[in-house]
Amino acid sequence: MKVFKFGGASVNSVDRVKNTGNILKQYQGEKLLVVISAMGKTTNALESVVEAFYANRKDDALALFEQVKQQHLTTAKYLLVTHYLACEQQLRDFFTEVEWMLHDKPVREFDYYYDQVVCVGELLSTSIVSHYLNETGVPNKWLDVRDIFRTDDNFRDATIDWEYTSAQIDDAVKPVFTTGNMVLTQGYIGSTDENESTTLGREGSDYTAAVFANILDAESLTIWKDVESVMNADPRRFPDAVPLPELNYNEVIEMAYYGAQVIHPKTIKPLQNKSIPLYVKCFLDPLLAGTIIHNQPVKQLPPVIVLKEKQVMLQLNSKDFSFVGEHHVGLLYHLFEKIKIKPNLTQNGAISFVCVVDDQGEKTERLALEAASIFDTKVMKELSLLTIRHYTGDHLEKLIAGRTVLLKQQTPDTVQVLLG
Ligand SMILES: Nc1ncnc2c1ncn2[C@@H]1O[C@H](COP(=O)(O)OP(=O)(O)O)[C@@H](O)[C@H]1O
Ligand SMILES: N[C@@H](CC(=O)OP(=O)(O)O)C(=O)O
Repeated sequence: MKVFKFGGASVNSVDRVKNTGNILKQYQGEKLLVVISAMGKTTNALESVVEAFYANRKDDALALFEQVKQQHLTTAKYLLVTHYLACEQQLRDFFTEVEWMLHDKPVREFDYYYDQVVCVGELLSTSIVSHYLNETGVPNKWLDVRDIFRTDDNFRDATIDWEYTSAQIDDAVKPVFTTGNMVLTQGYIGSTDENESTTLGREGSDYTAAVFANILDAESLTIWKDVESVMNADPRRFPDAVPLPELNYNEVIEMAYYGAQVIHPKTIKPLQNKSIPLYVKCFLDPLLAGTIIHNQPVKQLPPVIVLKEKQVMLQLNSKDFSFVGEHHVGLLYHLFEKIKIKPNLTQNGAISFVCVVDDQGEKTERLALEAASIFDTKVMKELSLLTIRHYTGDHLEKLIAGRTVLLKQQTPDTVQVLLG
Protein backbone atom coordinates (compact mmCIF):
# COMPACT_ATOMS: atom_id res chain seq x y z
CA MET A 1 0.00 0.00 0.00
CA LYS A 2 1.19 3.46 -0.91
CA VAL A 3 -0.07 6.81 0.35
CA PHE A 4 -0.16 9.80 -2.01
CA LYS A 5 -0.78 13.43 -1.10
CA PHE A 6 -1.80 16.03 -3.66
CA GLY A 7 -1.75 19.65 -2.45
CA GLY A 8 -3.92 22.58 -3.47
CA ALA A 9 -1.67 23.47 -6.40
CA SER A 10 -2.24 20.07 -8.02
CA VAL A 11 -6.03 20.55 -8.22
CA ASN A 12 -6.30 24.33 -8.70
CA SER A 13 -7.83 24.19 -12.19
CA VAL A 14 -9.69 21.86 -14.51
CA ASP A 15 -6.44 20.97 -16.28
CA ARG A 16 -4.61 20.30 -13.04
CA VAL A 17 -7.38 17.93 -11.87
CA LYS A 18 -7.10 16.11 -15.21
CA ASN A 19 -3.33 15.93 -14.78
CA THR A 20 -3.75 14.48 -11.27
CA GLY A 21 -6.16 11.94 -12.76
CA ASN A 22 -3.54 10.96 -15.36
CA ILE A 23 -0.94 10.38 -12.66
CA LEU A 24 -3.34 8.23 -10.65
CA LYS A 25 -4.20 6.20 -13.76
CA GLN A 26 -0.55 5.11 -13.96
CA TYR A 27 -0.91 3.47 -10.55
CA GLN A 28 -4.09 1.52 -11.22
CA GLY A 29 -3.74 -1.99 -9.86
CA GLU A 30 -1.83 -0.78 -6.80
CA LYS A 31 -3.42 -0.16 -3.42
CA LEU A 32 -3.45 3.60 -2.93
CA LEU A 33 -4.72 5.89 -0.22
CA VAL A 34 -4.92 9.38 -1.71
CA VAL A 35 -5.12 12.53 0.43
CA ILE A 36 -6.10 15.75 -1.33
CA SER A 37 -6.15 19.36 -0.10
CA ALA A 38 -8.54 22.19 -0.93
CA MET A 39 -8.29 23.56 -4.47
CA GLY A 40 -5.71 26.34 -4.92
CA LYS A 41 -6.27 29.15 -2.45
CA THR A 42 -9.72 28.02 -1.29
CA THR A 43 -8.61 27.83 2.35
CA ASN A 44 -7.65 31.52 2.25
CA ALA A 45 -10.98 32.38 0.63
CA LEU A 46 -12.85 30.49 3.36
CA GLU A 47 -10.82 32.29 6.02
CA SER A 48 -12.23 35.56 4.65
CA VAL A 49 -15.75 34.12 4.91
CA VAL A 50 -15.31 33.32 8.62
CA GLU A 51 -13.69 36.68 9.33
CA ALA A 52 -16.68 38.49 7.80
CA PHE A 53 -19.13 36.25 9.66
CA TYR A 54 -17.39 36.81 12.99
CA ALA A 55 -17.33 40.58 12.42
CA ASN A 56 -21.14 40.37 12.03
CA ARG A 57 -20.89 41.17 8.32
CA LYS A 58 -23.31 38.42 7.37
CA ASP A 59 -24.01 39.67 3.86
CA ASP A 60 -20.29 39.90 3.06
CA ALA A 61 -19.74 36.42 4.44
CA LEU A 62 -22.54 35.01 2.28
CA ALA A 63 -21.29 36.87 -0.81
CA LEU A 64 -17.72 35.61 -0.28
CA PHE A 65 -19.00 32.09 0.22
CA GLU A 66 -21.06 32.40 -2.95
CA GLN A 67 -17.81 32.91 -4.88
CA VAL A 68 -16.35 29.71 -3.43
CA LYS A 69 -19.55 27.88 -4.35
CA GLN A 70 -19.56 29.12 -7.93
CA GLN A 71 -15.88 28.26 -8.45
CA HIS A 72 -16.46 24.68 -7.36
CA LEU A 73 -19.69 24.25 -9.32
CA THR A 74 -17.98 25.60 -12.45
CA THR A 75 -15.00 23.27 -12.02
CA ALA A 76 -17.38 20.33 -11.54
CA LYS A 77 -19.34 21.34 -14.67
CA TYR A 78 -16.21 21.39 -16.81
CA LEU A 79 -14.97 18.05 -15.50
CA LEU A 80 -18.10 15.93 -15.24
CA VAL A 81 -20.87 14.66 -17.46
CA THR A 82 -22.46 11.46 -16.16
CA HIS A 83 -21.45 12.13 -12.55
CA TYR A 84 -22.30 15.83 -12.52
CA LEU A 85 -25.67 15.60 -10.81
CA ALA A 86 -24.46 13.27 -8.08
CA CYS A 87 -21.47 15.53 -7.49
CA GLU A 88 -23.57 18.67 -7.45
CA GLN A 89 -25.84 17.13 -4.83
CA GLN A 90 -22.84 16.28 -2.65
CA LEU A 91 -21.42 19.82 -3.03
CA ARG A 92 -24.77 21.40 -2.21
CA ASP A 93 -25.02 19.39 1.01
CA PHE A 94 -21.69 20.87 2.11
CA PHE A 95 -22.76 24.38 1.01
CA THR A 96 -25.91 24.04 3.12
CA GLU A 97 -23.90 23.04 6.21
CA VAL A 98 -21.93 26.30 5.96
CA GLU A 99 -24.78 28.62 4.97
CA TRP A 100 -26.87 27.35 7.83
CA MET A 101 -24.12 28.51 10.17
CA LEU A 102 -23.56 31.84 8.39
CA HIS A 103 -27.21 32.77 8.92
CA ASP A 104 -26.73 32.49 12.69
CA LYS A 105 -24.99 34.96 14.99
CA PRO A 106 -21.58 33.98 16.39
CA VAL A 107 -21.85 32.97 20.03
CA ARG A 108 -18.77 30.77 20.39
CA GLU A 109 -15.04 31.45 19.91
CA PHE A 110 -13.68 32.42 16.51
CA ASP A 111 -11.55 29.29 16.14
CA TYR A 112 -14.60 27.02 16.42
CA TYR A 113 -16.36 28.78 13.52
CA TYR A 114 -13.12 28.87 11.56
CA ASP A 115 -12.91 25.08 11.57
CA GLN A 116 -16.59 24.53 10.75
CA VAL A 117 -16.27 26.71 7.64
CA VAL A 118 -12.71 26.12 6.49
CA CYS A 119 -12.96 22.31 6.54
CA VAL A 120 -15.39 22.53 3.63
CA GLY A 121 -12.55 23.36 1.20
CA GLU A 122 -11.13 19.84 1.34
CA LEU A 123 -14.61 18.24 1.31
CA LEU A 124 -15.52 20.09 -1.91
CA SER A 125 -12.24 19.39 -3.70
CA THR A 126 -12.18 15.68 -2.87
CA SER A 127 -15.83 15.25 -3.89
CA ILE A 128 -15.11 16.71 -7.32
CA VAL A 129 -11.89 14.76 -7.85
CA SER A 130 -13.46 11.51 -6.67
CA HIS A 131 -16.41 11.85 -9.09
CA TYR A 132 -14.04 12.81 -11.88
CA LEU A 133 -11.86 9.75 -11.31
CA ASN A 134 -14.86 7.43 -11.13
CA GLU A 135 -16.25 8.91 -14.33
CA THR A 136 -12.94 8.48 -16.16
CA GLY A 137 -12.37 4.86 -15.18
CA VAL A 138 -10.28 5.22 -12.03
CA PRO A 139 -12.56 3.63 -9.45
CA ASN A 140 -12.16 5.00 -5.96
CA LYS A 141 -14.04 5.22 -2.70
CA TRP A 142 -14.51 8.71 -1.24
CA LEU A 143 -14.34 8.83 2.54
CA ASP A 144 -15.09 11.71 4.88
CA VAL A 145 -11.92 11.83 6.97
CA ARG A 146 -13.90 13.47 9.79
CA ASP A 147 -15.38 10.00 10.41
CA ILE A 148 -11.85 8.61 10.79
CA PHE A 149 -9.56 11.27 12.29
CA ARG A 150 -10.71 11.88 15.88
CA THR A 151 -9.14 14.94 17.49
CA ASP A 152 -9.42 17.03 20.62
CA ASP A 153 -11.31 20.33 20.46
CA ASN A 154 -8.27 22.58 20.18
CA PHE A 155 -9.79 24.21 17.11
CA ARG A 156 -7.35 25.30 14.35
CA ASP A 157 -4.55 23.22 15.84
CA ALA A 158 -6.26 20.04 16.90
CA THR A 159 -4.35 17.03 18.21
CA ILE A 160 -5.11 13.61 16.83
CA ASP A 161 -6.35 10.82 19.10
CA TRP A 162 -4.11 8.09 17.68
CA GLU A 163 -5.86 5.19 19.39
CA TYR A 164 -9.34 6.05 18.15
CA THR A 165 -8.06 7.03 14.72
CA SER A 166 -6.14 3.74 14.34
CA ALA A 167 -9.25 1.79 15.28
CA GLN A 168 -11.31 3.76 12.74
CA ILE A 169 -8.72 3.10 10.04
CA ASP A 170 -8.97 -0.61 10.86
CA ASP A 171 -12.77 -0.53 10.73
CA ALA A 172 -13.52 1.93 7.94
CA VAL A 173 -10.47 2.16 5.68
CA LYS A 174 -8.76 -1.23 5.56
CA PRO A 175 -11.95 -3.13 4.56
CA VAL A 176 -12.31 -0.89 1.47
CA PHE A 177 -9.05 -2.32 0.16
CA THR A 178 -10.42 -5.87 0.20
CA THR A 179 -12.73 -4.99 -2.70
CA GLY A 180 -11.17 -1.88 -4.26
CA ASN A 181 -7.77 -0.33 -4.86
CA MET A 182 -8.19 3.34 -4.10
CA VAL A 183 -9.44 5.34 -1.14
CA LEU A 184 -9.68 9.09 -1.68
CA THR A 185 -10.02 11.40 1.28
CA GLN A 186 -9.19 14.83 2.74
CA GLY A 187 -6.12 16.10 4.53
CA TYR A 188 -5.99 18.76 7.24
CA ILE A 189 -9.37 18.11 8.85
CA GLY A 190 -10.83 15.89 11.57
CA SER A 191 -13.63 15.85 14.08
CA THR A 192 -14.17 15.81 17.85
CA ASP A 193 -16.15 13.19 19.75
CA GLU A 194 -19.08 15.61 19.48
CA ASN A 195 -18.88 15.62 15.69
CA GLU A 196 -17.56 19.16 15.51
CA SER A 197 -15.16 19.68 12.63
CA THR A 198 -11.55 20.53 13.46
CA THR A 199 -8.43 21.46 11.50
CA LEU A 200 -4.85 20.42 12.19
CA GLY A 201 -3.03 23.70 11.45
CA ARG A 202 -2.47 25.40 8.09
CA GLU A 203 -0.89 23.19 5.44
CA GLY A 204 -1.65 20.16 7.61
CA SER A 205 -2.55 17.79 4.77
CA ASP A 206 1.03 16.50 4.58
CA TYR A 207 0.66 15.51 8.22
CA THR A 208 -2.65 13.70 7.60
CA ALA A 209 -0.99 11.70 4.84
CA ALA A 210 1.93 10.81 7.14
CA VAL A 211 -0.46 9.65 9.88
CA PHE A 212 -2.30 7.44 7.37
CA ALA A 213 1.04 6.05 6.14
CA ASN A 214 2.09 5.25 9.71
CA ILE A 215 -1.15 3.56 10.76
CA LEU A 216 -1.51 1.65 7.49
CA ASP A 217 2.17 0.58 7.57
CA ALA A 218 2.44 1.95 4.05
CA GLU A 219 5.48 1.11 1.94
CA SER A 220 5.93 4.83 1.15
CA LEU A 221 4.36 8.28 1.16
CA THR A 222 4.60 10.41 -1.98
CA ILE A 223 3.86 14.13 -1.80
CA TRP A 224 3.16 15.55 -5.28
CA LYS A 225 4.25 19.17 -5.71
CA ASP A 226 4.68 21.81 -8.40
CA VAL A 227 8.47 21.80 -7.94
CA GLU A 228 10.90 19.25 -9.35
CA SER A 229 12.03 18.20 -5.87
CA VAL A 230 12.93 19.60 -2.51
CA MET A 231 15.54 22.23 -3.36
CA ASN A 232 18.21 23.90 -1.23
CA ALA A 233 16.06 27.07 -1.24
CA ASP A 234 12.60 28.11 -2.37
CA PRO A 235 13.03 28.27 -6.18
CA ARG A 236 10.43 31.06 -6.36
CA ARG A 237 12.71 33.31 -4.31
CA PHE A 238 16.11 31.89 -5.34
CA PRO A 239 16.28 31.06 -9.05
CA ASP A 240 19.72 29.42 -8.51
CA ALA A 241 18.28 26.84 -6.13
CA VAL A 242 19.49 23.29 -6.76
CA PRO A 243 17.60 20.01 -6.29
CA LEU A 244 18.29 17.84 -3.26
CA PRO A 245 17.88 14.27 -4.56
CA GLU A 246 18.29 12.70 -1.12
CA LEU A 247 17.71 13.91 2.42
CA ASN A 248 17.33 12.28 5.78
CA TYR A 249 14.40 12.79 8.12
CA ASN A 250 16.36 14.94 10.56
CA GLU A 251 17.49 17.35 7.86
CA VAL A 252 13.88 17.87 6.73
CA ILE A 253 12.72 18.35 10.33
CA GLU A 254 15.40 21.04 10.70
CA MET A 255 14.46 22.70 7.40
CA ALA A 256 10.78 22.75 8.35
CA TYR A 257 11.62 24.01 11.84
CA TYR A 258 13.48 26.99 10.40
CA GLY A 259 10.50 27.72 8.16
CA ALA A 260 11.07 25.99 4.80
CA GLN A 261 7.53 25.81 3.46
CA VAL A 262 7.98 22.73 1.41
CA ILE A 263 6.92 20.05 3.93
CA HIS A 264 4.73 20.57 6.98
CA PRO A 265 6.92 20.25 10.13
CA LYS A 266 4.79 17.54 11.77
CA THR A 267 4.97 15.25 8.72
CA ILE A 268 8.27 13.54 9.37
CA LYS A 269 7.86 11.97 12.81
CA PRO A 270 5.08 9.47 11.91
CA LEU A 271 7.19 8.34 8.95
CA GLN A 272 10.48 8.23 10.85
CA ASN A 273 8.93 6.10 13.62
CA LYS A 274 8.26 3.35 11.08
CA SER A 275 11.10 4.09 8.62
CA ILE A 276 8.62 4.82 5.84
CA PRO A 277 10.35 6.62 2.95
CA LEU A 278 8.93 9.96 1.82
CA TYR A 279 9.14 10.81 -1.87
CA VAL A 280 8.60 14.37 -3.07
CA LYS A 281 7.69 14.26 -6.75
CA CYS A 282 6.66 16.79 -9.35
CA PHE A 283 3.09 16.48 -10.62
CA LEU A 284 4.03 18.55 -13.67
CA ASP A 285 6.63 15.98 -14.73
CA PRO A 286 6.26 12.67 -12.87
CA LEU A 287 9.30 11.23 -14.67
CA LEU A 288 11.64 13.54 -12.75
CA ALA A 289 13.40 11.75 -9.91
CA GLY A 290 12.30 14.17 -7.16
CA THR A 291 13.60 13.74 -3.61
CA ILE A 292 13.74 10.68 -1.41
CA ILE A 293 13.73 11.27 2.34
CA HIS A 294 14.78 8.38 4.57
CA ASN A 295 16.73 7.32 7.67
CA GLN A 296 20.21 7.02 6.16
CA PRO A 297 22.84 9.69 6.66
CA VAL A 298 23.26 11.93 3.61
CA LYS A 299 26.68 13.44 3.07
CA GLN A 300 27.71 16.69 1.48
CA LEU A 301 24.59 18.78 1.36
CA PRO A 302 24.92 22.20 -0.22
CA PRO A 303 24.03 25.22 1.95
CA VAL A 304 20.28 25.08 2.62
CA ILE A 305 18.68 28.52 2.66
CA VAL A 306 15.40 29.40 4.35
CA LEU A 307 13.94 32.89 4.23
CA LYS A 308 11.00 33.69 6.48
CA GLU A 309 9.20 36.96 5.82
CA LYS A 310 6.73 38.90 7.98
CA GLN A 311 8.79 38.60 11.13
CA VAL A 312 8.28 40.73 14.21
CA MET A 313 11.06 41.53 16.68
CA LEU A 314 10.16 42.25 20.29
CA GLN A 315 12.93 43.93 22.20
CA LEU A 316 12.22 43.53 25.89
CA ASN A 317 14.12 45.46 28.54
CA SER A 318 13.69 45.04 32.27
CA LYS A 319 11.73 48.01 33.58
CA ASP A 320 14.14 48.69 36.47
CA PHE A 321 17.41 47.83 34.68
CA SER A 322 17.75 44.65 36.75
CA PHE A 323 19.14 41.59 34.96
CA VAL A 324 16.71 39.67 32.78
CA GLY A 325 16.96 36.35 34.58
CA GLU A 326 15.09 33.04 34.80
CA HIS A 327 12.08 34.70 36.41
CA HIS A 328 11.50 37.17 33.54
CA VAL A 329 12.31 34.64 30.84
CA GLY A 330 10.02 32.11 32.52
CA LEU A 331 7.15 34.63 32.45
CA LEU A 332 7.79 35.24 28.79
CA TYR A 333 7.78 31.54 27.88
CA HIS A 334 4.56 31.22 29.83
CA LEU A 335 3.13 33.92 27.55
CA PHE A 336 4.31 32.06 24.43
CA GLU A 337 2.53 28.97 25.68
CA LYS A 338 -0.65 30.83 26.65
CA ILE A 339 -0.94 32.73 23.38
CA LYS A 340 0.26 29.73 21.35
CA ILE A 341 2.98 31.56 19.55
CA LYS A 342 6.43 30.09 18.90
CA PRO A 343 9.59 32.20 18.99
CA ASN A 344 11.72 31.70 15.88
CA LEU A 345 14.81 33.25 17.44
CA THR A 346 15.65 34.45 20.93
CA GLN A 347 18.66 36.25 22.37
CA ASN A 348 19.25 36.94 26.03
CA GLY A 349 21.39 39.88 27.20
CA ALA A 350 22.00 41.23 30.71
CA ILE A 351 19.11 43.68 30.80
CA SER A 352 17.32 42.78 27.60
CA PHE A 353 15.71 39.86 25.85
CA VAL A 354 14.98 39.81 22.14
CA CYS A 355 12.55 37.45 20.49
CA VAL A 356 11.46 37.09 16.90
CA VAL A 357 8.06 35.66 16.00
CA ASP A 358 5.88 35.29 12.91
CA ASP A 359 3.50 38.21 12.46
CA GLN A 360 0.24 36.50 13.33
CA GLY A 361 -1.81 39.69 13.54
CA GLU A 362 -3.99 39.75 16.61
CA LYS A 363 -1.93 37.05 18.39
CA THR A 364 1.30 39.00 17.97
CA GLU A 365 -0.39 42.20 19.16
CA ARG A 366 -1.54 40.36 22.25
CA LEU A 367 1.96 39.03 22.91
CA ALA A 368 3.41 42.54 22.65
CA LEU A 369 0.71 43.96 24.90
CA GLU A 370 1.08 41.33 27.61
CA ALA A 371 4.90 41.47 27.40
CA ALA A 372 4.65 45.24 27.94
CA SER A 373 3.21 44.62 31.41
CA ILE A 374 6.48 42.88 32.37
CA PHE A 375 9.10 44.67 30.24
CA ASP A 376 9.75 47.93 28.45
CA THR A 377 8.80 46.68 25.02
CA LYS A 378 9.82 47.83 21.55
CA VAL A 379 8.28 46.24 18.47
CA MET A 380 9.72 46.16 14.95
CA LYS A 381 7.69 44.71 12.08
CA GLU A 382 8.13 43.64 8.45
CA LEU A 383 11.49 41.95 9.06
CA SER A 384 12.98 38.85 7.39
CA LEU A 385 14.71 35.95 9.07
CA LEU A 386 17.36 34.28 6.95
CA THR A 387 18.72 30.89 7.97
CA ILE A 388 21.55 29.06 6.23
CA ARG A 389 22.26 25.48 7.24
CA HIS A 390 25.56 23.83 6.26
CA TYR A 391 26.92 27.30 6.15
CA THR A 392 30.28 27.59 4.41
CA GLY A 393 30.80 31.33 4.73
CA ASP A 394 30.18 31.92 1.01
CA HIS A 395 26.59 32.96 0.61
CA LEU A 396 25.78 35.34 3.39
CA GLU A 397 27.34 38.53 2.00
CA LYS A 398 25.42 38.24 -1.26
CA LEU A 399 22.13 37.40 0.42
CA ILE A 400 22.17 40.28 2.87
CA ALA A 401 23.54 42.94 0.51
CA GLY A 402 21.68 46.21 1.01
CA ARG A 403 19.83 45.03 4.13
CA THR A 404 20.33 46.01 7.75
CA VAL A 405 21.40 43.15 9.99
CA LEU A 406 19.51 43.53 13.27
CA LEU A 407 20.59 40.29 14.88
CA LYS A 408 22.94 37.42 14.06
CA GLN A 409 23.34 33.98 15.61
CA GLN A 410 25.78 31.34 14.51
CA THR A 411 26.61 27.73 15.39
CA PRO A 412 29.31 25.68 13.59
CA ASP A 413 26.65 24.53 11.11
CA THR A 414 23.91 27.16 10.98
CA VAL A 415 23.79 30.93 10.73
CA GLN A 416 20.66 33.03 11.28
CA VAL A 417 20.33 36.73 10.58
CA LEU A 418 17.39 39.01 11.17
CA LEU A 419 17.14 41.57 8.40
CA GLY A 420 15.45 44.95 8.40
N1 LIG B 1 13.21 24.24 -0.23
C1 LIG B 1 12.19 24.22 -1.10
N2 LIG B 1 12.18 23.33 -2.12
C2 LIG B 1 11.14 23.29 -2.99
N3 LIG B 1 10.06 24.09 -2.91
C3 LIG B 1 10.02 24.99 -1.93
C4 LIG B 1 11.08 25.10 -0.97
N4 LIG B 1 10.75 26.08 -0.09
C5 LIG B 1 9.57 26.55 -0.46
N5 LIG B 1 9.12 25.91 -1.58
C6 LIG B 1 7.85 26.23 -2.24
O1 LIG B 1 6.91 25.22 -1.98
C7 LIG B 1 5.95 25.29 -3.04
C8 LIG B 1 5.13 24.04 -3.01
O2 LIG B 1 4.46 23.98 -1.80
P1 LIG B 1 2.92 24.34 -1.68
O3 LIG B 1 2.57 25.50 -2.55
O4 LIG B 1 2.57 24.38 -0.23
O5 LIG B 1 2.31 23.08 -2.33
P2 LIG B 1 0.89 22.43 -2.13
O6 LIG B 1 -0.15 23.52 -2.08
O7 LIG B 1 0.80 21.60 -3.35
O8 LIG B 1 0.99 21.64 -0.88
C9 LIG B 1 6.81 25.47 -4.26
O9 LIG B 1 6.10 26.05 -5.31
C10 LIG B 1 7.96 26.31 -3.76
O10 LIG B 1 7.83 27.67 -4.15
N1 LIG C 1 -5.88 23.51 2.53
C1 LIG C 1 -5.11 23.61 3.74
C2 LIG C 1 -4.33 22.35 4.01
C3 LIG C 1 -3.14 22.06 3.12
O1 LIG C 1 -2.27 21.29 3.52
O2 LIG C 1 -3.08 22.63 1.91
P1 LIG C 1 -1.82 22.45 0.86
O3 LIG C 1 -1.54 20.97 0.72
O4 LIG C 1 -2.30 23.06 -0.41
O5 LIG C 1 -0.62 23.17 1.47
C4 LIG C 1 -4.25 24.88 3.72
O6 LIG C 1 -4.22 25.57 2.70
O7 LIG C 1 -3.65 25.18 4.71
